[in-house]
Amino acid sequence: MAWAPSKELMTPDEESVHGLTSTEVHILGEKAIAAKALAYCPYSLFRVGASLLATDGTIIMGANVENGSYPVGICAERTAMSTAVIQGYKLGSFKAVAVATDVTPASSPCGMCRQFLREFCEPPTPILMFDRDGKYEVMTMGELLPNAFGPDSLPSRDKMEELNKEKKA
Ligand SMILES: O=c1ccn([C@H]2C[C@H](O)[C@@H](CO)O2)c(=O)[nH]1
Ligand SMILES: [Zn+2]
Repeated sequence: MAWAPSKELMTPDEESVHGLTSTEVHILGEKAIAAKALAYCPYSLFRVGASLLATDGTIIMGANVENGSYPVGICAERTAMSTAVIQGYKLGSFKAVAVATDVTPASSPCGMCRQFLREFCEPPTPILMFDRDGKYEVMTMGELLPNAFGPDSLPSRDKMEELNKEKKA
């Protein structure tokens, strides 16, 4: 079915969802849905599109890419985020993430993607999940991955050396 804006998408520009304007939500949805068409998923036939909104206004897209050796395939969220990272975007660069699938209710990012996204998205970052009709649900990164092992969870190398020395002593 063609994508149509849901009621939430038609709110005036000033209104916001998790700090996003309705225009940003609209663009994130359009791009995640468009990215579904780029999926390579001959095995599952489960198309997933992802879009990332960077703080500079750029949108980065991704789609799932499967493999004949099934576990080798990669999810849409990780192709999008990897593409963004090699363009120079980093932790703090992302205003929001969106994913789109052909199912209802909306599908949410798998566990591996939650961890992967958390490396570059702070806990308040909204993650929009679009269903087959273009309606969306939104949860934050922190809600999807509470008490995460994030990039700040690793002590510095110096600190680790010190801790290891103490332990051996
Ligand atoms: O968060 C998810 C979950 C699944 N998939 C892909 C992986 C595989 O190609 C297909 C079926 O699991 O959907 C994603 O892209 N993102
Ligand atoms: Zn995934």
